[in-house]
Amino acid sequence: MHRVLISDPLAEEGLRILEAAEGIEVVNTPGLKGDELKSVLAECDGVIIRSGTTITADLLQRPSKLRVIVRAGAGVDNIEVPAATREGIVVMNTPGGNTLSTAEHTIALLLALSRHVPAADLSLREGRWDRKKYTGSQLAGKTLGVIGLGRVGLAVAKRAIGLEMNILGYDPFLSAERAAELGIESVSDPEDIYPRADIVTVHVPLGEQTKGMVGKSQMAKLRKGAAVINCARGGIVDEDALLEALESGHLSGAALDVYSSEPCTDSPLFKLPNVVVTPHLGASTQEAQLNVAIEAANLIVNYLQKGNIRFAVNMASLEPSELEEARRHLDICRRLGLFQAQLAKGAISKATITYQGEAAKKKTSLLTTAFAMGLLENSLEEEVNLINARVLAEERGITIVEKISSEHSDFATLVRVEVESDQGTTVLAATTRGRQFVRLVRIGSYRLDSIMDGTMVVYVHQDKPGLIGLVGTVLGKHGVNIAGMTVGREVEGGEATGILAVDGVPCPEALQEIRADDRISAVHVVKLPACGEMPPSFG
Ligand SMILES: NC(=O)C1=CN([C@@H]2O[C@H](COP(=O)(O)OP(=O)(O)OC[C@H]3O[C@@H](n4cnc5c(N)ncnc54)[C@H](O)[C@@H]3O)[C@@H](O)[C@H]2O)C=CC1
Ligand SMILES: O=C(O)C(=O)COP(=O)(O)O
Repeated sequence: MHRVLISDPLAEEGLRILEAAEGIEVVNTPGLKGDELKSVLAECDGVIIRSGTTITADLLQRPSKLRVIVRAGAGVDNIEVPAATREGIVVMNTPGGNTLSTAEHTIALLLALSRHVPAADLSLREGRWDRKKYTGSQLAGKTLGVIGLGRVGLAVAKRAIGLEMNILGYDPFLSAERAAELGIESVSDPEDIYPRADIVTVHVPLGEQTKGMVGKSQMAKLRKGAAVINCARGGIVDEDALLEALESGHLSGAALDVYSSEPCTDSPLFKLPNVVVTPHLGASTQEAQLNVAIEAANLIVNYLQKGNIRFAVNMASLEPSELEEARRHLDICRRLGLFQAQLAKGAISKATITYQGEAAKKKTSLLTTAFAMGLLENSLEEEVNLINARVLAEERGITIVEKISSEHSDFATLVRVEVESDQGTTVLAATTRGRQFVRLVRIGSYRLDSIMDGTMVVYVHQDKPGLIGLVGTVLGKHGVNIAGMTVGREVEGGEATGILAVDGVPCPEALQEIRADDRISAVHVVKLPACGEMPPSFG
């Protein structure tokens, strides 16, 4: 049974999906905080949050069963994503589901601000007929500066174009050509927006680079009488600088939906009549909540039931069809990692992984992570998976280098790994034939062909008659059945390497007996999962 905590209010439709899902138990207790949240979280496999829950590194500390965090919404700034990654916890969000509602809310604030709607409303309710005082400004013909032209930013721009505004935009990931097609004049430096805009609205995620990006110096560059809107995240617009610019009269107004600390019910900004505020309502529509709840529920169910990952923010995203395509190669790379971990001697410092042929056309960064996963998974206490394997390797001082080779090889697909340790270098290469079988085609300088499956005895011996028989006889004597055999050599009469697929794990005495023959220079037992056996995250 997988337990899923709902730690913020989630639409009924999402809860129903979770309750109907096989093997899922729902813990619907929004509002937990501190130690209580920590202890409940530790007993849950997954959690669905909105902006009301902050997931800190402390909450993720092991021991905990937590494997997946789903943000029913867009922003993940309330999650310490690097800490989740370190613990192998996948973080997913539901981008898109609340885009239109958030864009509409931005437009609502834009109109409310330009026509003083909240203040005029209050004044009339208080018995005043103040028509002159609330004279506003028309939006048509004005310039709206949009910082961040992703989903919400573009939806805002499109609606503002409908209001006959001129749009000046900045986003490092939107080309000037595409912007022009959409009727947006784009600038290559956000600083160019401020002197030209009547109103600036931000739609970027909160992060190191965007925190305070509309600060004192940007406000100073704004024209006198300009206004600022923040419907993205508190802290992107510096609240102290905003207060100063409003109090000095440099800015004519501001509209805020989000605050640097939430919930926020007391702020000097709330005392200013030219500031329009809402309590983080951007995504609070029935439609947006329905979308994000259904999506979040499906994401968590599919992950816990089938290992499917979509919209992950801490892993290369992979559609189910792409995952299906990549599975065989993920399997090759993980098996190479597992094999290397058992073969390499000494402390590993570097691994170079080279992709050739079909492998080079896959999502190689993910394949490299699968290799790192194999390399570490049997030697660490903690769970090693496709989320945290690279971070864990880095923490252990293992540099992983990825290369693509365009050289022609004898194989349609080939993955080669070279592992360097303080005691030498080990090279392996593998390919795949058919849907299930991963084949090792190289150890060091030896070419061979061995299925990477189950328990294998790998040995290096002088290329002389009788030695293969000797190993077989010793294993037979100790009750170990040989299921398959392959031998590779460089030159006749030199050294050769043999791999025996065996039905049981040879006892230490058997290995001792083989090692005792001085014509055999090395013997290793390598244990791999059975053919086709893959971790859930491989889909
Ligand atoms: N008030 C509310 O209830 C809601 C607020 N949001 C906030 O809005 C943000 C944006 O949401 P989406 O548009 O869905 O995300 P998105 O990922 O589609 O768009 C973000 C855009 O910001 C751009 N960007 C990143 N750094 C930038 C920088 N330094 N300068 C300029 N552009 C930069 C990115 O290239 C991207 O195009 C979310 O991260 C969230 O914090 C989202 C939904 C509801
Ligand atoms: O999706 C987002 O980023 C939001 O800010 C929406 O927040 P909420 O889920 O309404 O608490």
